[in-house]
Amino acid sequence: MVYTRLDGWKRALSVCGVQAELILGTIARKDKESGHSNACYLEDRVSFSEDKLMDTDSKAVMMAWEKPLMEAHAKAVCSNEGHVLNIGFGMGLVDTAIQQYNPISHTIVEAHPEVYDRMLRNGWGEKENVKILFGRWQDVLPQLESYDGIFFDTYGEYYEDMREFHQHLPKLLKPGGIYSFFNGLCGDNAFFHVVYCNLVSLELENLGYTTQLVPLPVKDCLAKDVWEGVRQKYWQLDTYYLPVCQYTDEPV
Ligand SMILES: C[S@@+](CC[C@H](N)C(=O)[O-])C[C@H]1O[C@@H](n2cnc3c(N)ncnc32)[C@H](O)[C@@H]1O
Repeated sequence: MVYTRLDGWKRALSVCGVQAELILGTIARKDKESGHSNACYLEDRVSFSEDKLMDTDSKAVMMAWEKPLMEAHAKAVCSNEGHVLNIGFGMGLVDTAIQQYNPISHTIVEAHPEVYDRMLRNGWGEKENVKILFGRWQDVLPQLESYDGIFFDTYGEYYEDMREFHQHLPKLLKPGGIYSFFNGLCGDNAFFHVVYCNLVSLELENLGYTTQLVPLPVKDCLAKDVWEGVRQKYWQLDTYYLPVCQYTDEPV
């Protein structure tokens, strides 16, 4: 087998990624000993405006500039039609886009009481094909079924939590189903973002899933004043890599 310089880089990145993950994982596990990752966020107030949803720390839970990304995620997870699951309602951008595809069933899991109240006030509880499960995904797992498309986008959780969610994919995702997640991992640092993209792909590969990272330019989504009043610019890169994950029978 001939190894190219790119292979070398990929291997080096994977090693860095695993090391970083081990450190971050240890920190996350330590934090978790005193309760779940985002307990404070879920107990605090949130505030809604037209272009963002904020926590009490002035950090953005969700922002309207992500709308084109959410539309692309919806398109990916609805490509098989059928039954769709979304974890994390936020501003409802991805769910609004999912509804355009008229899925047979559309299950939404949301854990924040104010976000949940707002969903109900906006009529999400009355949509025929929508089922809302109020609670943390970790707590409503026994009520979940299996789906043709799944999207995962929570707030205030760690990589460790998403990784835990991935362990449930074999039960939650139907054969041939599509899984995607908000790929904001280290979205403020180009190097570590690549590390995380590689790491998550490798971990999904270990579970039998292929991950295609579809590049989407996002520079034009980010107007100059978009971060005004927001404490943390959680995304600072020009390209978003939209993950499209599928189970494969082939050895990967
Ligand atoms: C980034 S927002 C989701 C944005 C959404 N994709 C959209 O298109 O507007 C994250 C959402 O996940 C919810 N959330 C956080 N932790 C959760 C958990 N463990 N289970 C379910 N929902 C959670 C938050 O309350 C928040 O509404």
